[in-house]
Amino acid sequence: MKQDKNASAGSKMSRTIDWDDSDSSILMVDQTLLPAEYKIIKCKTIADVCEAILNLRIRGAPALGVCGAYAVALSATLSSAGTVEGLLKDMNVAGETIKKTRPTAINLSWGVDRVLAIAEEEGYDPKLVRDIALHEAKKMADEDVELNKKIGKHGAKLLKDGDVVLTHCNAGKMACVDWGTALGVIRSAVADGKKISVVSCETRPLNQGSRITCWELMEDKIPVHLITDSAAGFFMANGSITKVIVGADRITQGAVFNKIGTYSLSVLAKEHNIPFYVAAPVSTFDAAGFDEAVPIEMRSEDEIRYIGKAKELNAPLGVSIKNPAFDMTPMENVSALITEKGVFCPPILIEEIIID
Ligand SMILES: CSC[C@@H](O)[C@@H](O)C(=O)COP(=O)(O)O
Repeated sequence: MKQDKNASAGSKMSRTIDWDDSDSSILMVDQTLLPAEYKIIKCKTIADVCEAILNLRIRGAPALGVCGAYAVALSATLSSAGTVEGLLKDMNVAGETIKKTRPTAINLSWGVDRVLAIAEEEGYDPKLVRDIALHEAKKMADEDVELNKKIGKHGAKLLKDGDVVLTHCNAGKMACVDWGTALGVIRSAVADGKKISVVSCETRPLNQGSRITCWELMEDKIPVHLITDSAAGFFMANGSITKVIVGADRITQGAVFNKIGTYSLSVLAKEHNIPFYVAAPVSTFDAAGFDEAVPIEMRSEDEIRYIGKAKELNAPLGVSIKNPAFDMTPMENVSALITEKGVFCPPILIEEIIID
């Protein structure tokens, strides 16, 4: 993985992830370095992409979807196969490798499968397969921005002037190609002229809330207060929070799967009669998924054992640690799902949202 040679110090990409036509590589913001450093890195191989996903340089369900799509296009450009069959085989192998990196966010396999499907359907010669794959991946990146704007527009109607919105993890532009899902709703409400302030949970153990959400909101001059994850109940109980909006990594008929801690927030919101909204594109929906079968990514113990880049000890070395990255919020705790197709209040048949 290399730093983008074209990126001068301080320059920013308009998108979190992009394709570089000059050398057929994937550019992305290295989110592990935020907020201390804004650095653009370049993935030139499938191993580079896997490393970036596994280490959360790129993260967030919609961004992972587009990353999966670009990775399949990258595998097509890297393959030396001279036949359609050989090329598709190489692309499928790369796709399977990419899908295994992060199992919970369904967008990752959705992005891989969508590019593979159109390349298999329409590519009758190797050049065409390569062109179609890249064209589809670029189209998905463009679509992601448009969808987020629509999610924002629908969701903004749920927010009123003066709302204080609690959010968890990062469901902003860094979790997408641009704009964001949960933060996209807030951005759209602010663009409509409403005064909104945000309470961001730190989101242990990797602190996507404090590092990325607070950074994004401060860049946009949207008022934000950072709290520890365990302070959420305190602020809900004293009336400081008027709404909760989070993103999602997978939505089944019965539940929303999102960053660990989301379930606890939904229970607290219910207890305090605070609306609990989930903002996500339809590509995050998994109509066939059974809640018990959804894989919950268990991440390294070291993410909890140590703190920061300096790896300061946070617990006794030998302690046993459990580190699930996601949890399951039952649909009855969700006040509304905000999608590009509109706002849906459970109970709803999610299949109807998908096919509508
Ligand atoms: C719009 S992103 C929604 C979710 O993907 C986000 O809230 C989240 O849980 C991301 O987890 P992460 O582990 O940082 O990829």
